[in-house]
Amino acid sequence: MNIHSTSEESEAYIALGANLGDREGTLSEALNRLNNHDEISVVRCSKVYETEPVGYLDQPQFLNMAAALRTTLAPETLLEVMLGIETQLGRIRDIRYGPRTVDLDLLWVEGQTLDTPHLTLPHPRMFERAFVMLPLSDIVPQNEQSSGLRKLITAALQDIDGKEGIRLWTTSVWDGGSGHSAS
Ligand SMILES: Nc1ncnc2c1ncn2[C@@H]1O[C@H](COP(=O)(O)OP(=O)(O)OP(=O)(O)O)[C@@H](O)[C@H]1O
Ligand SMILES: Nc1nc2c(c(=O)[nH]1)N=C(CO)CN2
Repeated sequence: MNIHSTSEESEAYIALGANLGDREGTLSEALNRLNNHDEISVVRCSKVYETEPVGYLDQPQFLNMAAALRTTLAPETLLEVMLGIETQLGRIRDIRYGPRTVDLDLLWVEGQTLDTPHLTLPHPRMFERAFVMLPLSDIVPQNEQSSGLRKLITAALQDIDGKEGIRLWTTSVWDGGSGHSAS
């Protein structure tokens, strides 16, 4: 059996951010590259928000969004694919929490908790970040009860700081990989 994939498909949620260069174009290209992978389908995308930088303040505003994937890849392999796409799209790692052409974080994988040197699931800082929770709330079904994720998002959004630094930018940056603009 291939250790990098499983026969079972699972749902995974990711966060995307960009604050350098053509932010919309880079987010869209990241989604194309994920969806073009044989073992990944992008099944839902959130709206796109422009957000004030958090953590390291002296940097441009971000565009942030979230996406739901279906994948047969193991979580560690999915993260490797995501980190590869960050590199292909020109991400340079220098300042922690600093500016980046694109950032892809693996937030949540159905039925998985992990704490290894390379991957922690759920993502350890997701519930304290309004720029993650608001987009994620767009795509986690309201009736999702099996994992408790919807309840965790609702609770986080009640307590979280920084919601005022978030504005709707556009409803969609991705055309589903068809190469045509969504109508
Ligand atoms: N759930 C996860 N999603 C993404 N990266 C993770 C996760 N858990 C651990 N990591 C590790 O974190 C490392 C650093 O990631 P990255 O440079 O994107 O951090 P950051 O975006 O600056 O900060 P943050 O992780 O707080 O968003 C990655 O190389 C990866 O191995
Ligand atoms: N608004 C916003 N701020 C950030 C972001 C981000 O995606 N959006 N990412 C960071 C590093 O993970 C640090 N700060």
